[in-house]
Amino acid sequence: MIPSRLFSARPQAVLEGMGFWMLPTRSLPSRLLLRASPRLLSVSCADCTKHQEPPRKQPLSEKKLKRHFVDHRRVLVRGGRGGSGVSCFHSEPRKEFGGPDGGDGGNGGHVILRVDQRVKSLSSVLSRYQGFDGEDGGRKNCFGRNGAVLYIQVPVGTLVKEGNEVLADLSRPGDEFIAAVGGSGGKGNRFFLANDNRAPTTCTPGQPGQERVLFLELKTVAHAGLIGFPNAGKSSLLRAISNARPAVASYPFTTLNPHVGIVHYEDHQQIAVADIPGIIRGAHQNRGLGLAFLRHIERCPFLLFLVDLSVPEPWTQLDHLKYELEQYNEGLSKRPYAVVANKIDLPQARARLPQLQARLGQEAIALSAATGENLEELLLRLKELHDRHVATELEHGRQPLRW
Ligand SMILES: Nc1nc2c(ncn2[C@@H]2O[C@H](COP(=O)(O)OP(=O)(O)OP(=O)(O)O)[C@@H](O)[C@H]2O)c(=O)[nH]1
Ligand SMILES: [Mg+2]
Repeated sequence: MIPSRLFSARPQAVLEGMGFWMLPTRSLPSRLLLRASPRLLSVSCADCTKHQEPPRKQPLSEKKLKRHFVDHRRVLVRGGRGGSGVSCFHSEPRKEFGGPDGGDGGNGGHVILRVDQRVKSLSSVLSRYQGFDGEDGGRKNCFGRNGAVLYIQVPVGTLVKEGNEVLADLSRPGDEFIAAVGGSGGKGNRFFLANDNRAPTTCTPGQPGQERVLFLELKTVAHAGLIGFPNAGKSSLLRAISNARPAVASYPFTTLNPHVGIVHYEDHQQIAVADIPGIIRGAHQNRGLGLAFLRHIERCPFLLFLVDLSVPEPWTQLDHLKYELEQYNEGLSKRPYAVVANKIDLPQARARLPQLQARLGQEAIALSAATGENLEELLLRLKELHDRHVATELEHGRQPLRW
């Protein structure tokens, strides 16, 4: 809006007097007018500047969007209210006392959590949900319509808690959990018709829906978890072996959210690998990003420890990583694992390899995520670990994780 003070005499003359050229407003197409207005008003007058259009918000880049990853949420869910029953009597010409014909109210709609594979974080989950109410009953024994079910889409691996109690573990696509039950509909007076009461006037109101506060926690589901120090090359490796595109940069803690990449094999086997933020020494005392994000590898049946060969004494990394894992969850580091030594393309790194193998006392898969050298060995080992996991699960009568 142009301040009315400017328009007090002849608006066009005032603006022209200030050195602006202006078309008659009516002759301007609205498109032009919109585009021209901020420039016309961008005069040095302080009054005018505050009326400038606010700058448009830039769309977020993919990298920034990924930072909006949310892995826990507190949600208030309330089922829909049941519709009320109605009290009324049938009436038509020559049939004055037609009996009670008030219909029942419809039931309130449930609120249901449903796993959707396209949803990747809990960021789209709102803080409260109210289910749809049932319709009230009507005359002529008309029952009210039930409230529709309200679905909340959540990612695979969502844990539903109420207080400290775990209510559901939605770990498979299509899993559903009734978060709040809708209230039942009230009864119309027709329901109360009995031999000793031929003209009941009683009807009941609909019940309110269930209400509860749930805590949703996301635990990424994948076969293998990539564990390593910051800058070890975890994201680079995931990019090299899968179609995932996590950000890669030479500064620590480039990765702030877990990423899952799928490794495709020729026999159509798919193995999911999760890249999580880097762990540093003392992470269990909340150094670095702490250890809370390790919940994302809790469900990984096997691990890939990534050692950075470009730093001195790389063999100490494995002990530190295992120690931090144990601090978070006892027994986590004892899962089947493979050790991967990265950055073999660097000469000083290659020179450290024999010493690393000797110190670890076990085979380490030496490769370069940057050049793709020796990735096949890792892929074969990954498949081996996966096949062993499938066999163990089947042995115990459990269904192995399928992607
Ligand atoms: N020379 C060489 N550099 C590598 C290799 N792999 C990764 N890098 C470099 O190492 C740096 C860190 O790589 P990232 O993949 O971001 O490491 P990260 O482990 O995911 O790091 P965070 O996300 O911070 O934990 C980048 O500058 C990469 O280019 C490799 O095989 N050879
Ligand atoms: Mg990373």
